[in-house]
Amino acid sequence: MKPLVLKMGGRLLQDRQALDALLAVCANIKQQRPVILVHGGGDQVDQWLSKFGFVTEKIDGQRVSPAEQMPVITGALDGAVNAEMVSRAMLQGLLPVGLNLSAGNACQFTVNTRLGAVGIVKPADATLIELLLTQGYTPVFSSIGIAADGQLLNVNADLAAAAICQLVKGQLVLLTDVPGILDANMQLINELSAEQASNLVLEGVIKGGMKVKLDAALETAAALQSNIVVAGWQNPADLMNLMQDKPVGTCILY
Ligand SMILES: Nc1ncnc2c1ncn2[C@@H]1O[C@H](COP(=O)(O)OP(=O)(O)O)[C@@H](O)[C@H]1O
Ligand SMILES: CC(=O)N[C@@H](CCC(=O)OP(=O)(O)O)C(=O)O
Repeated sequence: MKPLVLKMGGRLLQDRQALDALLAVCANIKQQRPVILVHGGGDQVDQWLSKFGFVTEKIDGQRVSPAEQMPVITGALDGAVNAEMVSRAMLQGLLPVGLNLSAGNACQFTVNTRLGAVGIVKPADATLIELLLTQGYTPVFSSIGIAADGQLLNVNADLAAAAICQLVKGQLVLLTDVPGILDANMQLINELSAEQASNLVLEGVIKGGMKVKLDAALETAAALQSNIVVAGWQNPADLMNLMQDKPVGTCILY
C-alpha cells in the first residue's frame, strides 16, 4: 500500500495533547500501511533566533536564512523539534527514526540564493526510506538538508514533505493550524482546482505559509497524478476519516 506522508506544522508540537492524539492515530494507520512523518517548526525557529539575538523575516512564506543563522535554525529544526517529535512518536509505539532530508541521499538541493541558505528540494534516492519502512520503522524527517558542497540548508517543511512524498510515490496530507484552505469569507473550500487556486492567489486570498502549502500540493498532485489534502490537526478523528476516503479539509485536485 502507498505510504502515508504526513506533514505536521510546528505549531502542533506546542499542543502536546493534540500531538499525542494524532500520533496515536498514526500508530493505528501504521498497522495497515507505512507512515512517514515530516515536521516543521517555524514558530520554534522564531523563538530560537530571537533568543540568540537574530532578527528574522519571511518572504512569500519562506524564511530568509543567512548562513550565520544556520547553526541556530538547524539546532531548532533538526535538533530540538526532531528529537521531541521522535520522543512523542516513540511513546505511541511508532518505532520512529529521526532523519534530515539528506539521510541516505533521500533528497538533493539547489540553493535559493535570494533567501540565503534556503534549499530548493528535489527527490533523489529512496533506498534508505524503503529499507526503514520494510523493517517497520517510521521515518521522522526534519526539513534541514545538506547541499552537495556540504552547506546546511533550511527547507520549507511543506516543500520537504512534497519531495519525500514524490520520492516514495505516497499519499501526501498537509496538516496545519486551520481546517484547510479558506475563501475570502473565511469559509472552508472543499475542493480546489489548479485554476481556481491561482485565481485565489491573484486575489490575495491564499498567501504566506498557505501559498507555499498550495505550491507543494499542486506540484505533488501533478507529479503523482493524485489529489492532495490540506487539513487541520485539531481533530485527530479527521485523519482516520480521511483514510476511509471521507472528505476532510481541502482537496487539491490534480
Ligand atoms: N486562504 C487561506 N486559508 C487558510 N489559511 C491561510 C490562507 N492564506 C493564508 N493563510 C495562513 O496560512 C497559515 C498556515 O500556514 P503556516 O503558518 O505556514 O502553517 P504550518 O506551520 O502549519 O505550515 C494559516 O494559519 C493562515 O494564517
Ligand atoms: C525556508 C523556510 O521557510 N523554512 C522553514 C522551515 C520550518 C517550517 O516550514 O515550519 P512550519 O511547517 O511549522 O511552518 C522555517 O524556517 O520556518
